[in-house]
Amino acid sequence: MKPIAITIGDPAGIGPEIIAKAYAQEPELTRGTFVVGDVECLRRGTRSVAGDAPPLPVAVIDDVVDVVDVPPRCIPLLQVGTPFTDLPTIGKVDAAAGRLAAEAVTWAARAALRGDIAALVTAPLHKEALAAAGVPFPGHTELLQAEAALHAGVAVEQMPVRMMLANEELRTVLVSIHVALRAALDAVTCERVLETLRITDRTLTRALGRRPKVAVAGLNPHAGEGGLFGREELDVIVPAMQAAESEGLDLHGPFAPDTVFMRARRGEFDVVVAMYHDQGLIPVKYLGVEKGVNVTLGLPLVRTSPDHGTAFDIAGTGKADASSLVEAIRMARGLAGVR
Ligand SMILES: NC(=O)C1=CN([C@@H]2O[C@H](COP(=O)(O)OP(=O)(O)OC[C@H]3O[C@@H](n4cnc5c(N)ncnc54)[C@H](O)[C@@H]3O)[C@@H](O)[C@H]2O)C=CC1
Ligand SMILES: NCC(=O)COP(=O)(O)O
Repeated sequence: MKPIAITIGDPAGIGPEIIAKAYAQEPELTRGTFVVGDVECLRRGTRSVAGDAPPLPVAVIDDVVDVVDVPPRCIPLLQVGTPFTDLPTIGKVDAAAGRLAAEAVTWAARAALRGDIAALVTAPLHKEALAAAGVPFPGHTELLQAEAALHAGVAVEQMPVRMMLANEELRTVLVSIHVALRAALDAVTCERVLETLRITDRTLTRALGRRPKVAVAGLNPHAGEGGLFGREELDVIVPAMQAAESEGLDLHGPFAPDTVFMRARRGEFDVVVAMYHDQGLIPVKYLGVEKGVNVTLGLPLVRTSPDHGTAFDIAGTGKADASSLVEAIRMARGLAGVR
């Protein structure tokens, strides 16, 4: 069984703490996993959550094959770069923290693409810190897409990926992610919607063992109300759906965005394709940031992540809930076929 890498995320945020909690609370689930990051940052996280108990020890490993030798109740860590001497200030945007977060994800992506690890689970990083470090990607999804394209020797456009957020009640896949809302409107093109439908259908057919019933959200209020409140449904979304239906996809809509998630939550559909980031993520996160998992669809590797961010407002307090990370590890195991 190949190990699963958990990237540390931004060390000024809750990443190290939720990782430490996941190892403390879920010894069985975390067996065969290891952290990619910085030893001193992870040790600080273990201290933040330990309370009166001794913090979990961290064992530095040189290679993924060494994970099996690390005793239970000890966190294996693979160091990337030089260990920190001055730790990043908790709760502050810091270029060095962003650099570590990016280096950890890049290392894990390459290891997954080489086939050295079964999956990667990414603790949250801060997008401003990533930018401050000069990383040319807004988030994990784009960085992983670029790494996968490089590995395959193709252009990034030939490696289309999509973000899915899922909890026990809802799944949503997004047509666009980290762009301004105005740019997101321009991204609602026939090609992007069709690509999103294809990726959603392909991935969920594999995961569910049957073709998913896909609801498509409109873009405009009331899905355009027959063209009265915008024409994207008629001119873009319906043609994309017709093209996908001719390939056999089981599609429904476009539906009014304000009620389609309620219907999916009742069990009418397996997944909702949302036209932009917040249309899809607000309903899922409103059900609880501790419940959702972010999965990147379309990659030649398994990547999951908690649905929440770095939570700078509570970082260092030990209050952060590790449930979403735990679910992300569980899902990564399932998707990678690791039992
Ligand atoms: N997977 C990733 O790397 C993600 C990264 N982010 C990034 O994180 C940064 C901060 O984003 P925000 O919008 O502030 O969202 P956030 O999710 O970090 O925080 C929003 C609110 O939820 C609370 N919260 C979040 N996670 C929690 C947990 N595990 N337990 C208890 N409370 C929790 C926070 O304390 C805060 O009040 C941004 O740079 C954003 O882009 C956001 C989402 C996912
Ligand atoms: N809102 C989810 C999010 O921003 C996570 O992005 P990514 O880092 O997974 O690409």
